[in-house]
Amino acid sequence: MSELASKAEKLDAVDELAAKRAEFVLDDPDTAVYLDGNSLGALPVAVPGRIEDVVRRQWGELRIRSWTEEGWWTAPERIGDRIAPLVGAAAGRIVVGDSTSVNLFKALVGAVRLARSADTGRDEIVVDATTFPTDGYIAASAARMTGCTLRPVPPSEVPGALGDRTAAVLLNHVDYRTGRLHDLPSLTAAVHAAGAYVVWDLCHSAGALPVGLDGHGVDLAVGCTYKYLNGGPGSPAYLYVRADLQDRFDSPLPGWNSHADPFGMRPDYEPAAGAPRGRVGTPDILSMLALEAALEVWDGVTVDAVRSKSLALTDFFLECVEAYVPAGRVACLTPRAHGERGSQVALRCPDAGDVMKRLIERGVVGDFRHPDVLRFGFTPLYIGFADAERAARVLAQVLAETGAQDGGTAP
Ligand SMILES: Cc1ncc(COP(=O)(O)O)c(C=O)c1O
Ligand SMILES: Nc1c(O)cccc1C(=O)C[C@H](N)C(=O)O
Repeated sequence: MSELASKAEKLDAVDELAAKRAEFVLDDPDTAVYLDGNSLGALPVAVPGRIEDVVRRQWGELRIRSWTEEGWWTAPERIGDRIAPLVGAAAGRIVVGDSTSVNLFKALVGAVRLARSADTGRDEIVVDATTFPTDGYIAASAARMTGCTLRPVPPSEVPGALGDRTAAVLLNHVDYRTGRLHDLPSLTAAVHAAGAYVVWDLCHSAGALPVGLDGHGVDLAVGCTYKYLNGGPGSPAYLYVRADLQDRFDSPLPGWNSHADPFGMRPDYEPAAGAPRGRVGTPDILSMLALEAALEVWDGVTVDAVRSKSLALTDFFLECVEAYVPAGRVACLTPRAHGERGSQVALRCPDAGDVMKRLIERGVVGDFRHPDVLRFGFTPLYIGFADAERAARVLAQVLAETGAQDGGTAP
């Protein structure tokens, strides 16, 4: 056994989260490693049985009664309360439903409306210039609809770009491509100092590291639940609105589910109080209740423990890559500093598409992002140190077989 393989064995032996792996459906660890939980989390074992019950009994037998008797109607807030501690929010701040893209729209237009209610001169939306595409597209549309101009700015330059015309700022907590963690506390404070409102996209941080929404005074936030929260393909996203902004939050999608009296079926709109104001239409119950079952894996787990293991895993993976892969063959895009790292490692190499294809054929599943990025996501609830060592070893084998040489420069 190599030195790194035996180090992995020792680290796995003292891993306090190791037992959690059994709560997921995964392949044989001797032949496969799943490092794509930052795109689609693995299936928790509790989910199929719950879905079976929801479909056969709740829908098949109770039918319409399940809206009340099985708590279907209140699922968006109830599941929001289950996610809340994972992102540092108190109960009553989060509602689950719709996609991340739709929630980005609600949050961003809502943020502009909040800013405008105090100062009509604010007519600029600042957006992370390196953002995941959907955020940029939605921000452009929100700007057109609200009569704002859109200003794409790299996150590190945001403080210098803010001014008395800034209405709202949309930022990613962790960059989907590089895995860079942005400084949520200081960027939130800078936006507030400029008198504007901030919306954070938590897709790549929720369930992987502490977020501290309430503690840092974040205005609005959105996130998906199919990555580190393991809710399943297309599972519903969530919307967070700070407690003292909830009664001023003016949703641009005021569907009947967000009405104060939805079953009054009234022609006039009166928004509900609290988190339900972020609802729109009928919740997608099957996906939502799959998510609720998936969240049970968090029972007894702290986000701090997940963060410690995540950093240890990504450190160890980088150590293995450095030991096994010839210098210069790949360049690491993910920052080394713990304070700037999410829960993935992104390696750049010119033939990344071909390399990832070969890795997947050998059971190491990460993903490829254009034009030249290999992404490896580390989900601490089900990935261990032996997985990290195996992935780096197979990566080195694949790279040895393929041609290109220069990975570029390190950050
Ligand atoms: C940062 C970020 N925002 C948004 C999304 C996706 O939004 P949606 O859930 O609407 O597809 C993703 C991933 O797909 C993402 O990585
Ligand atoms: N949401 C996805 C999907 O529906 C299909 C494939 C991938 C995804 C993703 O989540 C991509 C992911 N947000 C990324 O960081 O690239």
